[in-house]
Amino acid sequence: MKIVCYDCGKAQVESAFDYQCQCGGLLEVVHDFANVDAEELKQAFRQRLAERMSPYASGVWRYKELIYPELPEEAIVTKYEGNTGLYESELIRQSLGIRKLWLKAQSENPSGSFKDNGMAVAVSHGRMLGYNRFTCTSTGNTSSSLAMYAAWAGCESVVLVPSDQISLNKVLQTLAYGAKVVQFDGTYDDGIRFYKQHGKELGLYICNSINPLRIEGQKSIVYEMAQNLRWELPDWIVIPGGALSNVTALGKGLRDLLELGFIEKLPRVALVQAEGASPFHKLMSSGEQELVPVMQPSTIASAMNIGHPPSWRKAREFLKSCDGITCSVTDEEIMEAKALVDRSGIGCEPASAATVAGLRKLMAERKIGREESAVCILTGNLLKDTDVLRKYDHGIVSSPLALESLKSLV
Ligand SMILES: Cc1ncc(COP(=O)(O)O)c(C=O)c1O
Ligand SMILES: N[C@@H](CCOP(=O)(O)O)C(=O)O
Repeated sequence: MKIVCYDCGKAQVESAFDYQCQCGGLLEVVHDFANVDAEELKQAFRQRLAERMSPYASGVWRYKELIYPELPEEAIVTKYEGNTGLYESELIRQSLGIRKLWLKAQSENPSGSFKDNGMAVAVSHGRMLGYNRFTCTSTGNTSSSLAMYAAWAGCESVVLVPSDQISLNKVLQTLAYGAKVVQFDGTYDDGIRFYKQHGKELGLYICNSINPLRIEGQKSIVYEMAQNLRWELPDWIVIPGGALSNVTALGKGLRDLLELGFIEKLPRVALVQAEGASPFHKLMSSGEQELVPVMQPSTIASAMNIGHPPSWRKAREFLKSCDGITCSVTDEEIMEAKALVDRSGIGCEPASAATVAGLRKLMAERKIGREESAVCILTGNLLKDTDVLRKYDHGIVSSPLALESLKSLV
């Protein structure tokens, strides 16, 4: 495994691990797969599906050779993350009118979001480098995932969270795992800017997606999806976009699969942002060269309250290579889609529902055809944001516990 600058290509010294190159560019892990026997690996991945108590039972570490081959087995930090459901909901499929649809429920991860795939790897890497104090800035899911893994590894965590527009459930979850939570006036973007400048001085290992090992771990989501589908991916993968870590990791994982011959072509990717926090969609639809940050991002999908996504260059390059598209959806469209996903029995938090809302919109615009197939990635659990659930008109009925009263109700 080598770590190189995504912008200037300069190789980094691993022992002097940092989160950006001297030139200011983001870093990227590069593997040499030249000596990998793809067929042998495929067989190993199949056999590991049956494992129970070994680290390879994890839906991340099952693919260790493609993620972090050098890590000694005893240094693996895992909560058997991944192994999440890939569901076919007839209710949602029919409502959208698409031929074939799956929903990949990363919401079923141990801390309830897709972050666990990357965090298991970042925390393992930090431990290897000798760190026992971990940090991030977060809209709540990264922090709760980090707090969980740090606690599990017997380490400490300190996290920065904006004081506004984030879900209380996520902050409480983070606290419950024992993290020190520091609230600040500002956005996730301010937190990232701060850590890029001062992170090293604090002596903490940073677990945001500016850390290239996070991206390596998150690649496993698409490996697992492809393996579940016997290495035949659908026409489209639909994904929500905030900091753009997920689409970056998806792109890296798909390119690995293509290079190794596990898949024959890249599926197309549709990235969906919330209208109030959509600088990347604006960039892609304007054809401009530079992203214009949104200073006050605002959406009900609080996980995506991000105005200056760190990984936008990586995301743009990948979307261009797979003929990808972007769109934005309103908060109303997100909530409507969320109600559908919740009623299907899968459930998700608002940011995840943006995928279903986006797919509906892209089909209406005929950018995705009814005869095509798609996977929507559901990134976070329904219980991650109970404040938004209060907005539903639940129609709870009060009744005396009496037979006649209940007969008239049921
Ligand atoms: C539940 C959820 N969905 C989607 C996103 C957006 O993903 P990304 O930041 O990787 O673009 C986030 C946070 O980033 C999230 O927590
Ligand atoms: N939704 C995220 C924000 C992006 O964080 P990062 O992990 O990609 O840096 C969160 O949960 O904090």
